[in-house]
Amino acid sequence: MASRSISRLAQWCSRIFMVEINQKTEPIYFALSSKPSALSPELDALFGSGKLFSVCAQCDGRVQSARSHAHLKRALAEKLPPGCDLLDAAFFLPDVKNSFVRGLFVRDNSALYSAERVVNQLRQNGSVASVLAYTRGNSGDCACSIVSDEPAERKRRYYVTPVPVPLRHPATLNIINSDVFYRLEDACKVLQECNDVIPESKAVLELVEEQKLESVSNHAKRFPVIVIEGLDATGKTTLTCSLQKALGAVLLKSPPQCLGDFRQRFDAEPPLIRRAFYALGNYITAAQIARESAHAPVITDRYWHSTAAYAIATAVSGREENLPAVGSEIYEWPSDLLRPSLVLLLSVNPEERQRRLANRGLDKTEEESQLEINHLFRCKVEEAYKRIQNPACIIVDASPSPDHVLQEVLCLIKNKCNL
Ligand SMILES: Nc1ncnc2c1ncn2[C@@H]1O[C@H](COP(=O)(O)OP(=O)(O)OP(=O)(O)O)[C@@H](O)[C@H]1O
Ligand SMILES: Nc1ccn([C@H]2C[C@H](O)[C@@H](COP(=O)(O)O)O2)c(=O)n1
Repeated sequence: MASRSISRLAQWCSRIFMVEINQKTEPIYFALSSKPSALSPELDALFGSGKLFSVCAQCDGRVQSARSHAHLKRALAEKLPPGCDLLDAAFFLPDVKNSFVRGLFVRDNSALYSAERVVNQLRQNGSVASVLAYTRGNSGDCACSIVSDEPAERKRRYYVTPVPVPLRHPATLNIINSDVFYRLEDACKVLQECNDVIPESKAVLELVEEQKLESVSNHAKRFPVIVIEGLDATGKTTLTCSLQKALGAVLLKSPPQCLGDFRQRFDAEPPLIRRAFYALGNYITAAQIARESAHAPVITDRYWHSTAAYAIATAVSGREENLPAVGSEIYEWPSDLLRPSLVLLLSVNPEERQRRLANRGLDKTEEESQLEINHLFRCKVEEAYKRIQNPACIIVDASPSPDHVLQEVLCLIKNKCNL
């Protein structure tokens, strides 16, 4: 028993812990060490005077782990009593790709300190794989032990030690093939792994198969393919409809219409599954582009820039500076996805965008609401759009009137695509 205890805690000791109080403040970093150490002011504030636990739902398989984490977060948010805080946490090895594991911290200042009971219930029903409990020492240190039914496991102690902020934001370690996909087969694999738990995955994969996607990357385009990108309510629908008429073009969308019935289902899933779904949508749209561009110019409302920019901005918490650096491989276009002739990014100032959203008065998706309340997220999405390469996007000021924007875009298309 004792050796199992040592190895389980030792596994955690090799990792750095990142705790986020909220997206606006800097995350707090620490490691576990065998020697007691004085806490930094940030750690001191994190541990406060209540009880603290870190929980992690990681299990075998990435699909199951992603879904278990989402389930655990929902269950804790529902069951924890008033006075408890639920904080996003992650555990990682600095600069080691795919070492980033999501977890949560529970800070308990409730009247009866009942978070432990809730966490234990979830541990016993198998929703939590690991629970660590933190105890303040009298000499300004903080000890950590495993919460377990086995006395030998509970006995082993490690100590919280402050560590420097890593150079790269830890979430960037896992983006490739977890948040952004660069090959059709990698996105397909995720949905294949979901077959048992999300029956709709099979139908989506069948639609992908039907499009005979192998031929897409080799397809010689005859007419230009123009992609219109931008945050919600920047005028994509308005402009793409006008362009369709003005150019006698075919108008396509990503995700394509045939995935419409599945979108809500996959939007409710964790990022791994949700982003793989949107990635597959791009490949289906690519097949449609390949067919249609043989006969007429093609205008596409959203494509890979949207999929990558939203995924990166969601994965990387906090400020714009946390995004992968300019020139990172993360911003490279997938080698097997049809490249458009021109990508235009519509950009409007935040006040104008708010005005348009308010005038439109439609139901907002969760992500749209997040854009409204989360200025940081909006900046990150727009910055990620701008960092994507091969093809990079051209920014269009979409704040003027619809006709003005249309004329400017027609001018750009004429110059860049000879249309
Ligand atoms: N150039 C413009 N000037 C003023 N209002 C505009 C302009 N373009 C679009 N709008 C208005 O802004 C609102 C959002 O436009 P639209 O639906 O075209 O944006 P969108 O980018 O397609 O949004 P979403 O991605 O959320 O579907 C609409 O009410 C539309 O009439
Ligand atoms: N090609 C695409 C299109 C859309 N998405 C995601 C990104 C946002 O979460 C949301 C925005 O779509 P809208 O509300 O404008 O229909 O959908 C994507 O990932 N890839």
